[in-house]
Amino acid sequence: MQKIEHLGIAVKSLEVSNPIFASLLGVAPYKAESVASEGVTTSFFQIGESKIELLEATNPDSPIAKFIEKKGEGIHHIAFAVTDILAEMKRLQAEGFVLLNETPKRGADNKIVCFLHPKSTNGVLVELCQEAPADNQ
Ligand SMILES: CC[C@H](C(=O)O)C(=O)SCCNC(=O)CCNC(=O)[C@H](O)C(C)(C)COP(=O)(O)OP(=O)(O)OC[C@H]1O[C@@H](n2cnc3c(N)ncnc32)[C@H](O)[C@@H]1OP(=O)(O)O
Ligand SMILES: [Co+2]
Repeated sequence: MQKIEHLGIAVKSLEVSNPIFASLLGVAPYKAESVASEGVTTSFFQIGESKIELLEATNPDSPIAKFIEKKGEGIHHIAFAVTDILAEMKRLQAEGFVLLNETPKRGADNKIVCFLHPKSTNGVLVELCQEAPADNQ
C-alpha cells in the first residue's frame, strides 16, 4: 500500500453535500464523474495529498443506496493507492482477505479498483486503487 488515496463518503445528494464540503475544506470539487457500473455519481475534493470522494447513488440497487438505507449518510470506504493492484490482490487473498471482485474493475478518477469485504477488514470497506493503464483511460 502506498498511501490513503481517498475517503469515500455516502451522501443522499451531491447538490446538497458539495457546498457543505466545499465550505468545510475551503476548496471546490475538482471533478464530478458517474460510474454506471457502480451505480454512483462521484464528486472529488483534493486536500494536499489526500482526496475526499462524495458518492451519490444513481439507482436504488446501488451499493450507496443500500448503505444509506441501512446506515444513513457517512463514511463509506477507505481507498488505498497501490502500484501493482494484481500483485496486491494476490498478496491480500493469500493473507486471507476476501476480494469482492476477481479482477480489477473500472473506478472513477482514472483508476482500476478492487474492493475487500468488510467482514475481513474489521468492518471497514477497503478499496485498492491503481492508476489506470494508458490504454484503459
Ligand atoms: C468505483 C467507483 C468509486 C471509486 O472510488 O472509484 C467507488 O468507490 S464506488 C463505491 C461503491 N461501490 C462499492 O461499494 C462496491 C463494493 N461494495 C459491495 O460489494 C457491497 O456494498 C458490500 C459487499 C460491501 C455490501 O453488500 P450489500 O450491501 O449487498 O450487503 P449487506 O448490506 O448485507 O452488507 C453485508 C455486511 O457488510 C456491511 N457493510 C455493507 N456496506 C458496508 C460499508 N460500506 N462499510 C462497512 N460495512 C459495510 C453490512 O453492514 C453487513 O454487515 P452485517 O454485520 O451483516 O450487518
Ligand atoms: Co472510492
